Amino acid sequence: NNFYHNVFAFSAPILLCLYYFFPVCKIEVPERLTVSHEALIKTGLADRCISVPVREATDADILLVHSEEYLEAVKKTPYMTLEDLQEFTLQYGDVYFHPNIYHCAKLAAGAALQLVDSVMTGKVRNGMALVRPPGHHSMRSAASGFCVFNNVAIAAQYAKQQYGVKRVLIVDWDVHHGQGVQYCFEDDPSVLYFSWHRYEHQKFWPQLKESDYNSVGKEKGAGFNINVPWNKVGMKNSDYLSVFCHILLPVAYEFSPDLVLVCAGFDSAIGDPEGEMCASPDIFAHLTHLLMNLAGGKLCAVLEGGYNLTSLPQSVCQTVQTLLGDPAPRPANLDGPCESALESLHCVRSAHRQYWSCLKHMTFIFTASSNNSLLLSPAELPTSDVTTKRIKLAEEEEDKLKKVEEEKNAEEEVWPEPPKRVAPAVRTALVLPNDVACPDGCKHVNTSQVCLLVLLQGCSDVSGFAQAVLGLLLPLGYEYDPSLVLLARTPDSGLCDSVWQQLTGLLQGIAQGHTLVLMQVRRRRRGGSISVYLLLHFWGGLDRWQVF
Ligand SMILES: NCCCNCCCCCC(=O)CS
Ligand SMILES: [Zn+2]
Repeated sequence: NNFYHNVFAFSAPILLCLYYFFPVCKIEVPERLTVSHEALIKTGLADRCISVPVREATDADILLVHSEEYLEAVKKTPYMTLEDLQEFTLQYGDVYFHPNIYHCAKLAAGAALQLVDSVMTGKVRNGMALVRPPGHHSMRSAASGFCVFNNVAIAAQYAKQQYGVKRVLIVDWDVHHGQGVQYCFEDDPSVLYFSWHRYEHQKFWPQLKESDYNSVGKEKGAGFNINVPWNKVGMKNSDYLSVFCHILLPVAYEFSPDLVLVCAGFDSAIGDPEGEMCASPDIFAHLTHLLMNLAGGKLCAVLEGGYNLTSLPQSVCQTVQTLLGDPAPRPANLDGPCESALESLHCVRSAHRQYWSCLKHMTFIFTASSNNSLLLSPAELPTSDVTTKRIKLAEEEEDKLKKVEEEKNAEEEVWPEPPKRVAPAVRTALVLPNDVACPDGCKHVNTSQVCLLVLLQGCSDVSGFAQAVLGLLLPLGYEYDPSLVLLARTPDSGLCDSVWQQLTGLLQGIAQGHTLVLMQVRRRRRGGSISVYLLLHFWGGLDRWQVF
């Protein structure tokens, strides 16, 4: 005991001065991964996943995005003295170098590549890589914002190179702008980068003009970079869902990616010290679900930020449980997007309408009174001077409300535990006419789940689908929040099989997945119909179907 006393007494002053000279990051801490992993184990979700071994990214992997000189410089950090390390760190913004971070950064990037391999080879349908350090801020020759190598950007280039992937969608729901990803692909039409981020008219870190909605990409990449700036804190579930329904999903369907990568940062959840947003952890179940219908379900989520050690594990579990196919919980208190979110939404749509046909036709007005619905009323888009005037108004209002905001945030944020999401062992019932052969792998049981919703007619092409389903049916369905969904299809509905398949997939995000499909099927030689088999296949295989 005496020995330890002396050791501590002697070493304390040294440690203190080290901390003084070499700051330690207070929020990007190891506990982020341990609490997330523990939550996955405690909830039983880890047991339902396979764990993929990590590997170090090779030089060749890293050089897909970063320059030789940057890689060579980072390679030297394990051998640097503390002074050299501090010197090295000072040349970058908001990043912390440690003798072991080069190894960790290679593991983080390597983990993302292992996940891409597992998904692209069909070993798994989708997955999530829980990694540190994050990646989306790091640039070709610079570290930034806790990031050393750009894990997701490397994953996108790797998927194109190794698997001939033609189109990659990167969705960055982290609360910070992944400028590193934007710079990497801004002239590349094969990678569509979508990011929303706290911006506050360029007042929030990293305070870049190019994080605003009018950075749409360059040259051949024009239109393939979508920035949604949040000019206020406190964004909620409705704001996130509105942007998905009215911007991301229509464009994503038109882009039709072969692979979806998610910069899955959870600092956009409630309680996070960086984001100061108010979206509840269960919203990530809906965001994940809505993306899972793209690219044949091939989705790789890679952890970026997320610093509240309560909402981070909850958000990770909501995401993983949805990746496993469990129905999303009923979304909490959808009361329509706020004025500031609507403003951003309209600015983004007007900046991109020239690039995407799904945005051309849908015109919306920025309603003077705060819109209290996920739906947007159609009319002319605001011209830029209207937007500027409104931004000024917003700023004046904001300065007035700033104090209120600070008082509110001063109190510790609290939110309810995400609701339990129980999925019955056998998930889907299939009602078949007596003389139709029951597809093999089904079994006759007589329990039932029934549902209610009217299906729109005739949206067979993408823009029709985008308008009718993504811009109307989905937001309406979320807002209406039915406990039952009924999908009816008659042979003359004009819905092609792939649209029908997407429709049934998307609408499972509503009513906790309680869905009944009524199909008047055309006869085929072998009985049954292509649509039925398609549906069976799409809905996670035959083994979960109950046949009446
Ligand atoms: N220099 C004034 C304070 C700046 N804070 C920067 C925080 C960087 C956060 C990066 C991150 O969360 C990755 S997802
Ligand atoms: Zn972040």
